[in-house]
Amino acid sequence: MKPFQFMWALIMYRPWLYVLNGFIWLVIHLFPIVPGLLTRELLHTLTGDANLTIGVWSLLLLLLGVACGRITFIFMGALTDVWHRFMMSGLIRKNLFAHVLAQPVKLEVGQMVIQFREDAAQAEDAISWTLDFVGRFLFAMCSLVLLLAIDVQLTLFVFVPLIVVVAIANMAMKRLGAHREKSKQASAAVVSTIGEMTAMSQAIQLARAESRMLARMDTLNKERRKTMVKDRALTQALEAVFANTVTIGTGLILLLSAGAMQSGAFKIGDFVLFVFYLGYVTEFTQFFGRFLAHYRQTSISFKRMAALFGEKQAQALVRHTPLPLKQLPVNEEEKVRVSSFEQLRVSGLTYQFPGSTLGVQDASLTIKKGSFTVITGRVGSGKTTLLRSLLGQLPKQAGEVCWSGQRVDDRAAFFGPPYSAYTPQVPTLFSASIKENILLGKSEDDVDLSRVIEEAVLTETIAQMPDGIETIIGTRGMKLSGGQVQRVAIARMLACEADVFVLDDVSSALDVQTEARLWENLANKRDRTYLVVSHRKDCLLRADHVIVMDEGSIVAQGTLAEVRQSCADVNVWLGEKK
Ligand SMILES: Nc1ncnc2c1ncn2[C@@H]1O[C@H](COP(=O)(O)OP(=O)(O)OP(=O)(O)O)[C@@H](O)[C@H]1O
Repeated sequence: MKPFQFMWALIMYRPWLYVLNGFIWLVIHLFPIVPGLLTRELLHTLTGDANLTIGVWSLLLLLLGVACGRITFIFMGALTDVWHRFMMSGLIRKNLFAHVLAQPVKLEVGQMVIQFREDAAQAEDAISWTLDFVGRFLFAMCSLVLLLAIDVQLTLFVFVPLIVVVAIANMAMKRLGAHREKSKQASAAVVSTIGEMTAMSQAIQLARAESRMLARMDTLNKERRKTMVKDRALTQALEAVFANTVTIGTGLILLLSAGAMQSGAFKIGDFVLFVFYLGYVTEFTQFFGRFLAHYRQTSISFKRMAALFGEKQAQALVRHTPLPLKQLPVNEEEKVRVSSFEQLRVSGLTYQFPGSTLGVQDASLTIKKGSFTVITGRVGSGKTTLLRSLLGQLPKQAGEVCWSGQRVDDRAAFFGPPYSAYTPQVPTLFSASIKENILLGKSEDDVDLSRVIEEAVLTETIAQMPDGIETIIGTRGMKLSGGQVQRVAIARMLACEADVFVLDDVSSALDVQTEARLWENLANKRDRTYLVVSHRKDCLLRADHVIVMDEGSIVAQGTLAEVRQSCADVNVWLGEKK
């Protein structure tokens, strides 16, 4: 897609707002024509050359009225412009974010922040500037017609700077775009590295790699400085050229008009009108140069954002999706239940990672209400992929998922509370307190905190912490051990009301006693349904349905007694000889 196609799609998102905003700004930009003509008439009245006979005071009052009118329009224009701009960048940011959530993209955090913030703002500016461009262009044309009527020779001098500015801008624009891109990439590299260094500070300390990391930051910063200086220097040089071309043009016109006034062919009122309009017309030449340069930068921004979606899906960046600004769509907890949970059935589920034969093939299984199902298998056998594909975190190439007999079409939207709650293999915690991480925005009154803490075997751990449950756990839980992170994540999952609890290898960092207590606590709640990935003995012993995976396929399933007949590995995990 070309940049103007993206812009057109954005404009068509709220076409009436664009038209309203356009009308208001057109009036604002055309308004100065009136005070120019009134001032001319005022001076003509004072020198006795007046065309109108309404008098000085009436003209002054009219000038005041026009000024008040323009202020009112500018106020309305500011409101519609802010609203319209926010709609445009809001839609882009929302679509970007939805895409990232639906299909995790490999993008550095720094780059992501820049795309969400700067590229979307660039697109918003580009659309708003089209209105300024039209308004300023029409003003320039109207005033040029009026100026030509006064003095053709003088007026032509207005065009000279315009042509020079456009020519210079066109030549410099290509280089400016390349430098802007490089400086943005260098900034993203610095932001990403700061983020990673903060998140991995312990690892850096343990590897005694502080000085090497600082040296790396130094190199990145130097690169950033170099690219930034080039970018800024070129931008400033371009702006200096614009400003000076205009100033020289203005000087020439003033010199010429002074000569014409001396010869008596030019009245003082005409001179004032000429100078008054000239400021606006020359401002348009500057704006035109900036507008072209900005359009080039906007093309880069659109290209970069569209690359996230891939060439064929680029349209999704500007897809007209709802932007619920006043009310959040539907709260997870307020979802209307499809039906009461009886069973979760998966048939023929297949997903292969792009460009690889790895993944899950033709997986079929049934999770019955109140069951404790364990998916087990060797490392890399496809357990996590099966769970993620089932929950809609990965797409599927074949198969279907049915919830109590009803097919689930949008798995990503469906799976979550109140249907399922999930603890991933590598849980992510926020840089907040333990309590905030468990509640995740829920009210304390709605969650039985002491129960979930006890079930997740966290009671003693929290009691030993300096501020108990209010202890801040550092960037992404940095101050917690691996086992503590896993249990806080389990507590967070248990704080949700859900039909099925899904746990992916959550006990890998737990000691034997803690793990035994955890599975006992969970299995004791027999009214709940669990789908668990594990090859730990304590977990397998509690399973009433075991699914064994190997090389992406389910190779056996049944009770523990049944699968251990056909799978020697299960006996090994149970601590018995093959
Ligand atoms: N993003 C990916 N791209 C390509 N291959 C992948 C990707 N993620 C996982 N795989 C491969 O797919 C296979 C299944 O991975 P998966 O994580 O599902 O295994 P697992 O049984 O959960 O392993 P573990 O017990 O170590 O968690 C592995 O061979 C893995 O290397």
